[in-house]
Amino acid sequence: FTASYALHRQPIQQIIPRYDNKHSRNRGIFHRLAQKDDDEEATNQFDWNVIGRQFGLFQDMAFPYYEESTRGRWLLAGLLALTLLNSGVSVLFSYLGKDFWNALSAKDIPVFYEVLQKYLGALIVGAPVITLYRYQRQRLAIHWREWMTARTFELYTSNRVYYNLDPSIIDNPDQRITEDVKSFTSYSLQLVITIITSLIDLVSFSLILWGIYPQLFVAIIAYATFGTVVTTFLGRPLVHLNFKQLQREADLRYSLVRLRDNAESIAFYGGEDLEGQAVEDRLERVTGNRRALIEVERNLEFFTTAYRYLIQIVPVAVVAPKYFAGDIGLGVISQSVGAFNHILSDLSIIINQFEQLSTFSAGIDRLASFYDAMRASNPERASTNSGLLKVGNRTALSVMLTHDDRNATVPFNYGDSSDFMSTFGTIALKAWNDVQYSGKSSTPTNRPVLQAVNLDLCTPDQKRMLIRNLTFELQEGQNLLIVGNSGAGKSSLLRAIAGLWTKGNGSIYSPPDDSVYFLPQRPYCTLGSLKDQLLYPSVDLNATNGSTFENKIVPKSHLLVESLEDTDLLDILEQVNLLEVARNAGDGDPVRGLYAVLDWSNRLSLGEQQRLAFGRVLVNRPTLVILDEATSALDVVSEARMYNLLQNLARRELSHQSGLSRPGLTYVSVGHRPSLIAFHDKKLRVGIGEGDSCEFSDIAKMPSEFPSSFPNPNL
Ligand SMILES: Nc1ncnc2c1ncn2[C@@H]1O[C@H](COP(=O)(O)OP(=O)(O)OP(=O)(O)O)[C@@H](O)[C@H]1O
Repeated sequence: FTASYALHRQPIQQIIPRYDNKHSRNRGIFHRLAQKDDDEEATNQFDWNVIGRQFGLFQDMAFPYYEESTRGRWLLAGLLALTLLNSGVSVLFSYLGKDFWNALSAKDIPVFYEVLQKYLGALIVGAPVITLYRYQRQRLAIHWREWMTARTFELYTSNRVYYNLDPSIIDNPDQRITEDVKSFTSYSLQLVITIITSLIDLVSFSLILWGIYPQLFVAIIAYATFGTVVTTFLGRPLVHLNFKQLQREADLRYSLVRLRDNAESIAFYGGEDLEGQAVEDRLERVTGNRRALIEVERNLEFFTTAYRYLIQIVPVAVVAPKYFAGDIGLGVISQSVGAFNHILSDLSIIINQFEQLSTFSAGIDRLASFYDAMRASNPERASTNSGLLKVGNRTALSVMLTHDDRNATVPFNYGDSSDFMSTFGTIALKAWNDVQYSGKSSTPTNRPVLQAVNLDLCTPDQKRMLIRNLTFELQEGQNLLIVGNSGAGKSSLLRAIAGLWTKGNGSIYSPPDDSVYFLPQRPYCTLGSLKDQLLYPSVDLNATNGSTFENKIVPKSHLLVESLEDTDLLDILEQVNLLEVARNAGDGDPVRGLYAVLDWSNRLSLGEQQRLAFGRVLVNRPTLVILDEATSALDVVSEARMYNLLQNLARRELSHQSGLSRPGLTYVSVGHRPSLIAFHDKKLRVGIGEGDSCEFSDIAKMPSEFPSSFPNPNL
């Protein structure tokens, strides 16, 4: 096992420059292990420090499960017990075999039948032990995989790590979460058990062999050492090749997934040939690497095959003189061959498992670099070295909430613990606390909702400053339109408000996370029913049927403010002019249509998806709605109708309020269309002058521009 790690030196050395940049302040073991698809040849230094670090890496990934999961510990204890029993059964059969062959060669009929009976008796006990041992190993592997995949996914989604991960550093995270975790758990177990069994076997069978003939014991040590050294030398390139194989297989799969996800766009462009070419290229890279792999495997097998065949002869050849001299019987020869085989396979873990070990090692690299990158992308974890261990308590944010909990402000600040960015600071994103939010005024109209203070914003790669020194305040009921040339940084400002982009300086104050709702230009359609689309990302825990979240932990920010009946949802669909869609999906019955599970992202037109997104606002009732060209696919009448819905929602909320128990609705839009001006009071123009200045101003309106009935949906 350790020796296999020694074979890692080449990819490790290759990747150091890649992670050794100013953004990566977390330079533990992991940073040396980011993968790189590189064709350079392996170097030949043997570095014990690397082996030590690699072992630490394995521990970091393997131990948290056994530390945190009681069931895992029990399963492991059961497995260890069965492993011991299993080894005992092997030793028992070795002695029975010896007696059997001795009785046969001596033609001792009574002893022969006696041994036969004992053999059958041992089989009745031994066979279930062997079977249960294998079963237990699988059970533990499954449970471990389940735990580790869930934990990895939790790390991947917490604090939007999935959004911040740099795809040029971490390729194919999906494969790492599924395949690499699966291989890690199942093979780790196999390896640990193999090592334990080997140690037990080694001791017990060495004693047997030493008792038979000490020279045989010496011969076996020499033979195994020779085999290990040659195999390690011949198989050295396998680690790197296996590493590349995993990566290239994942790349190939991903190119096909992209084809499926973008089927319509590609079909319109007629881009099949180009896509096919890309798939072929990736396939060629897969098969090319596979060819190199099988060549190394072939060379290795030239040796290992001969090595294995010789095992049949070597012990017999060493003991034969004693047999010919009549000092030992045939049974002893058979037992010594058995013991020799056992010991040799114990000493030859590297030879026997070389291919799997090299795949395993490559998988460890991929997983380790993944965890490292996830930690670096997560402000809460960037300064910790906790591997897979739990950080924070997820259940504290789960569904066991009181009404007060739902209304409480959740302050969060992306900037405090994250200092991996050095050239620019980090924008402080702050949720209003109760005093800030309601202290400025008792009247609803000048309570602050969104505020930027001395905000500088630059792109994540820090190559371009988009907005400089922006200060503005938006009060409740004031609606802001952000305008500017294409590429000026309008959407980027929204990303900063959402906390997706944090590079820059200054502060942004906004309502708590669960009170802000974003409408992107291309709404996301989740997998599920039309109702799921409408509720997304909220969950109606009071819904009695159709809830895909039953018995699941749900963050409190995803709870519906108030439960909605199917009729309420249909009413909302009608308001956004999508009732017909529900009716069609339900073959005339709109309620049935609500529960129809279809490929909604391909079924609905972009305009319908945008209207659906407005329906989501009506369902989720946020305080602040942020729209990024959210009506770009709508005709002006539909656009007016959608904005009218928002304004009516705000008015309804405000008119409800006595003492502001619930805030009204404020919205911020990004868009190029002049028709949007009519629905906003304030304007922020970005990208003026040098390109990073901004101007915040009122939109002058004629009173007649916004009568309460405007715009007339029947226009
Ligand atoms: N991940 C990224 N890393 C670096 N630069 C980026 C990234 N994403 C976008 N940019 C750049 O940031 C700039 C601002 O992009 P943004 O999407 O905010 O423009 P916009 O004003 O919304 O444009 P449009 O009106 O065309 O949508 C663009 O020059 C874009 O190329």
